[in-house]
Amino acid sequence: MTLRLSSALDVDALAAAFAAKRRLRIPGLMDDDSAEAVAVAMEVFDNWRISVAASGELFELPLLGRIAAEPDKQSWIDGARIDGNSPRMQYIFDTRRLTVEGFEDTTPDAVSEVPAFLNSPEFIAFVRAVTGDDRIDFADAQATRYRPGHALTAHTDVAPGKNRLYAYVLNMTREWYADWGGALIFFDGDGHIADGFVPSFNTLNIFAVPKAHAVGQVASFAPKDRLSITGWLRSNEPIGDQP
Ligand SMILES: O=C(O)CCC(=O)C(=O)O
Ligand SMILES: [Fe+2]
Repeated sequence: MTLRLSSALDVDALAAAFAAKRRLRIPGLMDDDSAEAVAVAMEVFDNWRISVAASGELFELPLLGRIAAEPDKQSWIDGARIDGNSPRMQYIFDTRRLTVEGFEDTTPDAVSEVPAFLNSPEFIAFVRAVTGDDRIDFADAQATRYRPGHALTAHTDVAPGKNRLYAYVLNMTREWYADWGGALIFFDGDGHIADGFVPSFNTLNIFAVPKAHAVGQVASFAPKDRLSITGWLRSNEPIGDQP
């Protein structure tokens, strides 16, 4: 199917709101049929890979369901711990890479249509209008699944040479409560929480890079997984230094 942007988005109002804070939640991004198709595809997908950078360990492993596809690697997963004393970015979450060279996505479902949607002339024009930034040329993407205990610690998304102008997160969990953790948290200069975006179905979070942010740990008691499509809106041209 062809995924579609909702026709109900008020681009001028969104652009004004984005300009005020350089970050924004955009509810109702896709039309209902598209959002439903992507959500179902994410719910039934069963070939996630767990991605870990924690306490100096760095690995990515295929899963079957929620356990290591290779049984002798399960101990790696069980032993993965984020070092709370380290100021470095660390993470544990599941990924389905959609646009990374070398990872061919072979599942022909609605999620595999997402990169074409995000790189359609319509979507690129939309994010250019919301940000007021015509340097946006393309979007990369991965699907992510944060299970209870998963987290991504503070970081700014700066990656030299990747020309990341804006980060985006399209949350696809149908219902989520702040109690369950997993919020996209923005920090101010003193390390206080300036904003926390609670995952919300078919809502696009977009913010300018660089900005200190994190995904709070999904609570041990969260009754479901936090599902999203995430990546960056990038330029083909160098964008200069990002502090
Ligand atoms: O999933 C999110 O809300 C944000 C993810 C993120 O910050 C990242 O992948 O760099
Ligand atoms: Fe990030």
